[in-house]
Amino acid sequence: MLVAERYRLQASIGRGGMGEVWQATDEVLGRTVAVKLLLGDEADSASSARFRLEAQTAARLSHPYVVAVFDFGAWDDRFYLVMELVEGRSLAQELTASGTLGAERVATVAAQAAAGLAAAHREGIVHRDIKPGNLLADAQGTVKIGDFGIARFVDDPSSALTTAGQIVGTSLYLAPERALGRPASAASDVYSLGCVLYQLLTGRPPFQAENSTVTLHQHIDMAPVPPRERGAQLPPAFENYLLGLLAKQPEDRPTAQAVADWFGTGAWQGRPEPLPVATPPTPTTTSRTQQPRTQQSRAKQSRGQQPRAQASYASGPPQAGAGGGTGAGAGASDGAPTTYRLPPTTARPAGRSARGARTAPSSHSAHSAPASHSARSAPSRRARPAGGGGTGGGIAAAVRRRPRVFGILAGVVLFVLAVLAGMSMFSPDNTGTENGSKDAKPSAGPTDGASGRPGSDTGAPAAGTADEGDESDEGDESDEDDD
Ligand SMILES: Nc1ncnc2c1ncn2[C@@H]1O[C@H](COP(=O)(O)OP(=O)(O)OP(=O)(O)O)[C@@H](O)[C@H]1O
Repeated sequence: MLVAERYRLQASIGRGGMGEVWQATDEVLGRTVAVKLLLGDEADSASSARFRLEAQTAARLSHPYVVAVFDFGAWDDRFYLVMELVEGRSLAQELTASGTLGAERVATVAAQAAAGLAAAHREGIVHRDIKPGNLLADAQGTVKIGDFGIARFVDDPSSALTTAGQIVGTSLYLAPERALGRPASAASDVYSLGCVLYQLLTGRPPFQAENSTVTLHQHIDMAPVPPRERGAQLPPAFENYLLGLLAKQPEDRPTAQAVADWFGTGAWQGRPEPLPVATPPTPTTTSRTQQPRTQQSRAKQSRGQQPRAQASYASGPPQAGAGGGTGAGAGASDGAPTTYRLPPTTARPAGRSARGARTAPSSHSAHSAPASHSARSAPSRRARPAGGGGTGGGIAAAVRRRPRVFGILAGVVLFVLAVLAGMSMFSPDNTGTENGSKDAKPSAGPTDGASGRPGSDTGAPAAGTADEGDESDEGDESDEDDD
């Protein structure tokens, strides 16, 4: 059969709800193409014009993940669409063959299909009928989206196609807003893609009831069962993201481009982000307390929040700083963590917070100086006795312990020394020595005088006589001193 005097139909590829697809040869250009003959019995001028419009829209799309549209028209009261022939099979056929697909393959499908959708959405084109049968995989496994523009045409009751009036495709992939009768949007395509991915992973779409009405209700108000609870083997990150595509509210779903990026960059594997490079352990607590602050500051810096973030952080963890000695120790070394101790009033408004952060160390120094000092001086106090160890050190320590007692003793010693000095200077013996032996006889006792010891010259009586005139008392005092 020669369609439109140009496309020779050679073999039927398959038949769907909208028509029959043939492998054909474009005899003008001499290439193999796919020709889709749409079902319909009244290709009147009005519907023909609308079909042309949709086909033109689809033809505008040129993207590696979108089936290219070459031509369209009406022939023998039927619409036809000429497209790029994808030599492979649809994902519907892949599913029939293998039941489910692995996570990696599904992630590839997601990235490519979403990229194709994003290209269409940028052109303002909504597919409206994303389903496994419309995702074609070529010999290399590359996914291409087919039937762009067709769904909208077929979905229009006035297009006079025999399938018009029915829901295009099935209810299995229909977004909630569409089930509620609202117009299709780019987000509706994303939802449908989510349903397809879910089915590829689990072998069944998220909602599949005994009839399409119940299925539509499930789309509207039932949460999907997480794929892993249905036996799908996939990383949790993949599952979480996929459930995001199935959000009930269109605005809660990611865009097609975001989906393409997320899967394209391998985020679906859920690998943890690389940890910060480990820093070597430091001898003091300073680095430990300062490091998180530095990292946080950097992160917030990159978000352009540096000033306010620093201020709020500075006043944020005062409890941590006040709780232990680590804060004080840290402050002693570089002052950075001192911000922990700043009172709330030191957290300055955004415009001044940087300054506040800079002044923090000095504030801290003032606050922490006593603590730091005690920390340093405590060991030195202990070191003195340990290192000194001598008698002098012991006396000094004793003096520090009993200053009043030692003050009195020192006074007594000085007094006695003064008395002794006076006695030696004014004693009769000395006078006799100087003036003659005659004066010496009546005073000193014969024994002491005979001994000639300086100690006996102390001769308290002499002194006593000179000062007090009470000999016995002086004698007593002299004895006490000797004791
Ligand atoms: N451009 C193409 N190249 C190769 N095969 C195609 C092409 N377009 C469609 N097919 C295949 O033709 C068959 C029929 O496709 P068709 O689009 O008519 O049906 P469907 O998408 O499965 O269902 P429906 O028409 O109800 O959406 C499918 O097996 C599909 O893979």
